[in-house]
Amino acid sequence: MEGVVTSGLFSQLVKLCFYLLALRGLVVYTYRWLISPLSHIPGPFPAKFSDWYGAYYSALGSLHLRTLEAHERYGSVVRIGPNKISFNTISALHTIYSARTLQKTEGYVAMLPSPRVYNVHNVIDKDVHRFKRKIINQGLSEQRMRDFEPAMNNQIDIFIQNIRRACKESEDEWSEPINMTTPCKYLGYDIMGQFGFGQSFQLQIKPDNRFLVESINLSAILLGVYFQFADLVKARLHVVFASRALKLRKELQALMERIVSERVTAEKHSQHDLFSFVIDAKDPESGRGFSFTELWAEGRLLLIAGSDTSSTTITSLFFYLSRYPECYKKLASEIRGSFDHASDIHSSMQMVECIYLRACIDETLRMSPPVGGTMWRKACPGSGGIVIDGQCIPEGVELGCSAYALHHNEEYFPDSFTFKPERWIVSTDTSKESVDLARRAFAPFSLGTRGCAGRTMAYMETSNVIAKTIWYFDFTVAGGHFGTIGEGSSDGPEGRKRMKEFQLEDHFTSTHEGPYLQFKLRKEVADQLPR
Ligand code: HEM
Repeated sequence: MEGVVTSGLFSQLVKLCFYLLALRGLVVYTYRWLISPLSHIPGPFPAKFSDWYGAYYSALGSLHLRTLEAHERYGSVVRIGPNKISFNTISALHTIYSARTLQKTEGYVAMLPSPRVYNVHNVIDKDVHRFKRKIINQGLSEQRMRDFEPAMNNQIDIFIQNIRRACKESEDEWSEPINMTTPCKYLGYDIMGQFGFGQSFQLQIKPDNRFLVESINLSAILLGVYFQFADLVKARLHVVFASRALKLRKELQALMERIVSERVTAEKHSQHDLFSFVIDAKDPESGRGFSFTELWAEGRLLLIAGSDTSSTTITSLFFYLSRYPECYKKLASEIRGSFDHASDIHSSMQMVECIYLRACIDETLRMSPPVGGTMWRKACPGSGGIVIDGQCIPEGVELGCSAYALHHNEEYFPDSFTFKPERWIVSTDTSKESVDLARRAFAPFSLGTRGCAGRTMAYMETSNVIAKTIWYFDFTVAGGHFGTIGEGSSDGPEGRKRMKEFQLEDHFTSTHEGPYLQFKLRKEVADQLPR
């Protein structure tokens, strides 16, 4: 009898909880839809109710496409979450990312690898950021990059050797198809291992550490979801849904600890790496340097920030050159006419004069920005909000611009889905005004004090890899099914139908597959190959 009463009471309680939750949902969602100060801003209907919208499309890798679509449909100001506004104008871009009264959002804190371990990218506090950034800027300065360049070029030579090995002996035959995503990723991580800790991960030469690529890809997917919906971290979804990511993260942690401890025991200045510099670097004002934990947090960040992004740029550029033969021809003629020998291919006046190469890199960063999503900001507490393009944005609301959406805004980039390096070069067909306009709307590295610290390195790496590859090889799209991997498809989902666009999955940084290319060694330069 007592049991029957207890179970009756229990089911009543469950019902009550259910009704209370439903009522709370009704109140919250009605408020967000009809009463919120953002309710007048148009946008995709489900996005008004919950950040599940952003989290879902981020997990699918298509939030950049949904953001562009929303701007095309609703205009330059779009509500893309209950508390998130995306802008798509040059004026908004410059106001948001240079405003002193805006700061990064809680989504960045959700990216912490361990509690309270901040790095220069995810730290919100402006004073702490200023201190970290001053030191990192010195570590990534042009002079430091020049010192590091020979070590970078050694890694690029391994990349070239690996393609050479895939080539056939006969001059007339193409190599087997190579999925360019893979060697470009291995190269990116090997360079960043060398740069951060003085030793490459050796992904290019042996399989032992290649789990690192999957580990970082899975982490990026998870972090992308949390970046859009920071409260999900509390639900610890990763414990349920991402057991493989967590397992690989442990392996990565062990690998990094080994590399860091080997670096610590080696002579401090034995390498031109970030460690050798940062270990002694001090903030000129406060005299403070990095603690060991901070150094570790920065090294881990740079591994992700510097490798995935540059390798996506290089892979995308291979894709576009293989799809636009006239651009490929022009670039090959510039590179093969600018240098006398492979050993001349590094940062130099000759490289600076390769303006078509630079235009190809910029056009790739425009078409397929490796960080294409919206970098959320919000007004600092007590600032009273901010006005952007005539819209009053109250404190607490997240706002930003998506590089992918801006880069495909037809007002700034006519025929925006066509790869046209010429749009970056003033000529009889391209006015100075249109190049200036394009420059102001171009934001692959974001802007302002929180803009990318590694631009110099990214351009150096991309230029050297592409110039050396074109110096040594001819390449073409693989035949058959392989040749289609990486491109859009007419029967693909919305936003993925454009065949000549390299398909990126945007999860904060991006993942991708392909393009599959086939190579032939140019016999006239074969004797210059590094041994
Ligand atoms: C093509 C390659 C690259 C692209 C497209 C890129 C893009 C970006 C973007 C968009 C941001 C701003 C992120 C935000 O607001 O949350 C950023 C920040 C950052 N990037 Fe890059 N990046 C590239 C390469 C690199 C490299 C090679 C390094 C270092 C070796 C690097 C280091 C950083 C750092 C440290 C930050 C944080 C800056 C701060 O908050 O003060 N990046 N990058």
